[in-house]
Amino acid sequence: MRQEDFLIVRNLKKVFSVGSLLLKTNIYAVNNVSFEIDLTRPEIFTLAGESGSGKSTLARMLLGLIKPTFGEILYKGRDITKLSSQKDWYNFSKEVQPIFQNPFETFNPLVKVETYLYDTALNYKVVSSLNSHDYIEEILITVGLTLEEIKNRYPHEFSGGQLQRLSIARALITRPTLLIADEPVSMIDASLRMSIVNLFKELKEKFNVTVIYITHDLATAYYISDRIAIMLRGNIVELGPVERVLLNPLHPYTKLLKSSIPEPTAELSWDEEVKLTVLEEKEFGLGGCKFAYRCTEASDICFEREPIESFVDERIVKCHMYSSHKFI
Ligand SMILES: Nc1ncnc2c1ncn2[C@@H]1O[C@H](COP(=O)(O)OP(=O)(O)OP(=O)(O)O)[C@@H](O)[C@H]1O
Repeated sequence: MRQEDFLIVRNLKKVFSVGSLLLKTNIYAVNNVSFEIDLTRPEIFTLAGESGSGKSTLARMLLGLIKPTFGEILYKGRDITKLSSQKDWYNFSKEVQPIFQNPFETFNPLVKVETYLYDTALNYKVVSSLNSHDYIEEILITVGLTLEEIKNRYPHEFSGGQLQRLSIARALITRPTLLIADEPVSMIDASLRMSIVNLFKELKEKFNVTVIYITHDLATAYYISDRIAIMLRGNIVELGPVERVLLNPLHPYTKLLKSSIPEPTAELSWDEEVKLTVLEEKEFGLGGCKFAYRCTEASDICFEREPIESFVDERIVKCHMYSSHKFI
C-alpha cells in the first residue's frame, strides 16, 4: 500500500467539554475512529448516523477546520493535523474541498456568484485570466448551469438547489481529489435532492473525484454510496460495502437506523453553551457500548466494556455479539 494514494484516519478522537463551570462533562464527539480511503479508486464513502453521532465533527477535522484531541489524519502520507505553513494549507485546500449544508452561507449575499468562481480559479492558479471564462463555463456545465444563467446575479436570486450546484461548481474549480459534503441536500427542496445526489455520482464517475458524503438519510446513502460507515456517539459501529451494511445490517444500531430514519436537529451555534439531551448525556457517559441502553440484544458486558472491532462478512462491526470473530 502506497500511503501517497490514501486518506488514512487513525484512532481519531475529539473531546469537547460541555456544561457549566460546576458541572462539566467531557464528551467524546469522535472516539477512536479509523478508516482508509484509496484515492486512486474514487468512491462515495458515506458517514451516516443520527443527530449528534459525530459526523460533522469528523468532517471538520478531515477538512482541517478543527484539531483532533488525539489521532492522525494522513492525506497522501502527510498528517494534516501537523500542517503549519500557508503553502501546505494552500495545497491541501486545493485538493480537498468542502460542500456545506446551507449553500446560502457559502456565498456572501453582497457578492455576485460569478465573482466567487473567477476568484477561486485565479487564486488557485488553475487557469490564466485569459482562459478563465471557458474554464468556468466548462465547470458550470458539469453541474447543469451556464455562465449566461448566472451572470450578474446575487446569491438570493437563486433557488437553494441552484445555489448548491454553484457551491459544488466552486468546489470543483480547483480540480479536487476529495470532496467532503456535509448534509449537502438536507436543506434543499425534496424534489431537487435526487438531482444533486446524482451529481455526486457523476462527479465520481466522470471526474474521478472521491466524495465523503455525510448524511442522516439512508435512502440517498444507499443510492449513491460504495461504502458506508455508521456512526453512533462518536464511534463507527459498522463499516463496509453499502449493500452489505444496509441490506443485511449486523449491528443492532444499524438495524434500528434502517427502521427509523431520524431527522437532524435544527442548526446549533457552538458559540452558545451546548446542552446535551438526556439520552445523549446517558449514552456518551456509558463506559461500554454507547447503544446498550437502547439495544434489545444487550447483555451485561455491553454496559461494562467497550466492544472491539471485528471483521465479519466483509465489514467491520463494533459489537460484543461479533467479538468471537477475527479481531482486527
Ligand atoms: N464545538 C462544540 N462544543 C461542544 N460540543 C460539541 C461541539 N461540536 C459538537 N459538539 C457535540 O458533539 C456531538 C457530536 O456533534 P456533531 O455535530 O459532530 O454530530 P452530527 O452527527 O454531525 O449531528 P448533526 O447531524 O445534528 O449535525 C454532539 O453531542 C454535539 O453536541
